[in-house]
Amino acid sequence: MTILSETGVQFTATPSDNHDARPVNAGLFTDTGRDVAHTGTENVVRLHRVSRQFGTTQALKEVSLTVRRGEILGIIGRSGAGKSTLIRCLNGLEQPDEGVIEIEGRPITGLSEKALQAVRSRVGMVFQHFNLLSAKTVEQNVALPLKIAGYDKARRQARVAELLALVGLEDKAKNYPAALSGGQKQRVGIARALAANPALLLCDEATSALDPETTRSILALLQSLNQKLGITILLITHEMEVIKKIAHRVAVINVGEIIEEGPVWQVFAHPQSPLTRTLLQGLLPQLPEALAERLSPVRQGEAIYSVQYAEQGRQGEILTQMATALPGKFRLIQGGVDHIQHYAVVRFFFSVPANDSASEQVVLDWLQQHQATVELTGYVSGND
Ligand SMILES: Nc1ncnc2c1ncn2[C@@H]1O[C@H](COP(=O)(O)OP(=O)(O)OP(=O)(O)O)[C@@H](O)[C@H]1O
Repeated sequence: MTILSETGVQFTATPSDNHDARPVNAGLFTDTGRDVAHTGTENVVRLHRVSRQFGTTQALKEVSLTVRRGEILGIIGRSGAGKSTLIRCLNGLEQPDEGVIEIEGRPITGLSEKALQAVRSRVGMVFQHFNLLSAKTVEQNVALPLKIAGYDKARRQARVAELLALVGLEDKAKNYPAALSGGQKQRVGIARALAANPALLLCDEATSALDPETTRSILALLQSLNQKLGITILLITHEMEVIKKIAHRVAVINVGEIIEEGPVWQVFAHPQSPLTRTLLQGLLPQLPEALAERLSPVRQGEAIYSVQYAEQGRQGEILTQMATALPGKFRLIQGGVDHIQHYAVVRFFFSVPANDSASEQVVLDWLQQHQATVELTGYVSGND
């Protein structure tokens, strides 16, 4: 719903299912803002208009995506969005009906099983439930891909020792998976995925079975592997928190389609789609529930606005500046600053008396000059 305010400025109201919502300054920023280990422009993965249908269900619909060498791309979507189908297409377990998939520039569709095997060896998989062989020790699990790749025993042993040191499990080499914690099992899973020096680490809900603290340590490990080894990571998740912590870019998938894509800070600061806004809900300041329930589109009492703002390399001082520049002209309701990549991402709600259009205009002009995304959320009657 678009509302033309009495001040003559056009704002977009923000009911969560508003498909027309477009922030004022979306798309101003184009850099990723988080250091990418190897900033090459070469694509490790390229999907071009990939579609896959099961009966009447379109699991993937013309999905086009690239993952550049050295970056961490997060793909987020709800259950049933098509994430698993995408992974199965990427590791050759599923053939798309249409479209092209390339790993390191080589198309992987229509390959023989042997040729596919060679491509698969370039992709290391990290699974939600670790998928370790329970009858084999940690070192035997990690050595498995090396055996398949034809490493002799001495090279296998040296590489396994190197990998276990990399994931901090040197002392667990002789243990069986049953004797490990969830986080340790996932470290083994990561070491195994890295064993044959893949070009891509494909992480399928890699932290979804872990508690928050272990999740943080596994994400920190993935981030350090990306920075130290330059390994490219494609991360599939349903949690924005995971994306926020380590991804450089994010793509949002919904009912088989990529509906939004961009650097993580930008998607946090200027989410375009209602689904992205919903996925972000737990991570961004929201209007207090009691106030949100009383919102009306009818101009009355207090006008409530939401503001989104991002600035590179700053601490998010906009609120202090606004309070100094416009004393007494607005009332702050709720807000917060997040530091994502190299950006301060600020979101806050303020109100102005609806019968004071002049003051309202002054505040809106100031925000527009500062390139903030401002949306009229609605009105609440003044007697509450
Ligand atoms: N083999 C299949 N046969 C029929 N339908 C399928 C098949 N595989 C997937 N689907 C359907 O395709 C859609 C996408 O499924 P997919 O498993 O890729 O989603 P997802 O995002 O991985 O979900 P989740 O997070 O719950 O695992 C769903 O509607 C699903 O029911």
